[in-house]
Amino acid sequence: MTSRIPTLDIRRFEDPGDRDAFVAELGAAYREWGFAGINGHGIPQADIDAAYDAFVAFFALPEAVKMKYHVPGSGGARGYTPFGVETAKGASHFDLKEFWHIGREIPDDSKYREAMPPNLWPEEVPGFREHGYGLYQALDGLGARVLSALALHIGLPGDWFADKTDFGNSILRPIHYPPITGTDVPNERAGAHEDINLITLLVGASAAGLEVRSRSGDWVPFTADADTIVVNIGDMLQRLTNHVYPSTTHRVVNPRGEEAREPRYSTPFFLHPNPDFLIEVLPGTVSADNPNRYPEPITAQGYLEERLREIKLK
Ligand SMILES: O=C(O)CCC(=O)C(=O)O
Ligand SMILES: [Fe+2]
Repeated sequence: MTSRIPTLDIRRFEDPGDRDAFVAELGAAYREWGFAGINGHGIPQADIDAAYDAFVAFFALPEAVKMKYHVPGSGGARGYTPFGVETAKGASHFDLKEFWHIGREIPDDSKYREAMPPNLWPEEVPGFREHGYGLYQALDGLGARVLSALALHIGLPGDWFADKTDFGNSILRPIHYPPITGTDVPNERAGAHEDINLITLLVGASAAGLEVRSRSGDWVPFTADADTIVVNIGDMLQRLTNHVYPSTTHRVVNPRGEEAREPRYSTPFFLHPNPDFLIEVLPGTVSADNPNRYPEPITAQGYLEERLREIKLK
């Protein structure tokens, strides 16, 4: 297998002559790394930049203003979560970040309303809602294409995920890692962790720092090109596929020297299934070599709540 995390052009998936080869290469990349870069995705750079401008403007607001959008006791599901809260599972120091959560817009009478509360929007930042939700929808669409390829690779119909993610409890999370001013801080920008959801699409990590743990246990830096979206497998898809698709451990390390005084911005989109989707190991992923690791199914919502408590968001 390759010693580098592959980047693939997703336009190949829509090319009838190249589709099978694309699915095979993408599937192999995910089996090995749980990560891949995706380019040729068609999301205009201007739209990504407009969203980032709004996110940067929000994080630059005074803390007292940002705290108007913090909802204590809500698990940070919507709005602002300040610096010093989220702590990677099993870590003794909190992560060095603040972030905002945008969720799916659904009608108030939806059966999913309890699991998916209305969004908050910062009135101080014009364009935050328009560009932020535009990016949410664009990444939701791109994620559906990646899931379709991942389904085909393991023998499912290409549309298998469509009716299981159409009301997915997905979250767009603009993150700000402020400059690190002290020396010898024991905290990391983001401690080693796995993502909870099906897949994560990470757009425009503006500076180096993301590292991915290889099968042999090495930390491999993965800083994608500007036109590339990093897409990784989360724990829900790992569980559903009985670890055929691994949810790979990753972290964001603190830069050394003067670079630590620079802030870092990044925006993951955590693509979740519908809250009532039952995560039950796919029979096609169970074999004599790989017996069912999760005989007990669990709903996506039940699983999410369990995991949010572990990272101190609930
Ligand atoms: O900031 C990044 O590049 C990655 C963030 C991340 O892994 C996460 O928020 O789950
Ligand atoms: Fe992550």
